[in-house]
Amino acid sequence: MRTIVVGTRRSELAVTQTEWVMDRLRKRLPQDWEMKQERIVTKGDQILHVTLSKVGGKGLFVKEIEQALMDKRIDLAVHSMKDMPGEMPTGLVMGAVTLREDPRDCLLSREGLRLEQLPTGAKVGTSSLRRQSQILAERPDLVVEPVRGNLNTRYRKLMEGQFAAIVLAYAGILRMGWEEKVTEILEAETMLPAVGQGALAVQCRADDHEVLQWLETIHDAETERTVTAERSFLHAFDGGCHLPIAGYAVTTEEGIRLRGMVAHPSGAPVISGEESGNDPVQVGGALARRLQAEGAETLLQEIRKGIQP
Ligand SMILES: NCc1[nH]cc(CCC(=O)O)c1CC(=O)O
Repeated sequence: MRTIVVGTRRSELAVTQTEWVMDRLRKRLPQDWEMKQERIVTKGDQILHVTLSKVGGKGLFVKEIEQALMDKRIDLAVHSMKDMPGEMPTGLVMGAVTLREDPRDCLLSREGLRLEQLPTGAKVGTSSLRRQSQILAERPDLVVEPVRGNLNTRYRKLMEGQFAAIVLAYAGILRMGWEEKVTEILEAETMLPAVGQGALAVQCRADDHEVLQWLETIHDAETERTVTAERSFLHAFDGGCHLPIAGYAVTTEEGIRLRGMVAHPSGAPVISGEESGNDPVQVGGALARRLQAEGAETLLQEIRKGIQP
């Protein structure tokens, strides 16, 4: 007999993602085991009024859940891959990476206008420098303003009229069942996705062999390979997670093809490129070095100075 405690943040998206994983795991639940959910309020969830990049980035959401795993208050945690820091505390591992959901971003606009149709000066809400720089690269005449809070909060702010449009991950929209709220799906050519976007990481203790074996049943090796290439690219840049960096890899007959981008938040310059190969870590590292040689590191240093609190 074993009770598996699955920790989750309490936002609707976090709970939905956790339940999606639990449903899949339940099909392979060992005899005599049961699962229950434990909702955890993280610091990141409580800080709603400051831009995330100013309060220490995405690590905030993950840290307290990791502590609960290490303290054995919970046995499993489901995270958006995109929110996972590059390094994991000793004693914890990613036991599974789930099949990637649609990695693209999408636009929700109040008047049902597409990005190209928004009037000059229209306010677009996003706190992501990656989204900001790509919106402004496409439409330098728009105004980007930060919007914090979970998906429900952001959608409410859009409908209240604080913004003409907001940009969100389509994966989150699909998981919430919000497809009909979407005005436009933004193709990767105009809005290169965030590293890991659309994939989920299931975290557990490294020595919990029973759980590790069970998690293998929901692991998707191809998603892991492409996401590893993206993460190797991102983590070659110091403190990459809240910088305007994008990376998206797909599998082709020749192996992994990774596209990456580093851009100024104003929309220019944009430094981007592609790299292919079989070893995901090498592909990510090689693309990072190439963009660094083209000036990406200098650009990021300027941006880091600008976003220090
Ligand atoms: N930064 C918060 C966050 N983390 C993961 C998702 C969406 C789901 C995913 O990318 O897998 C979102 C919301 C968003 O960016 O719109």
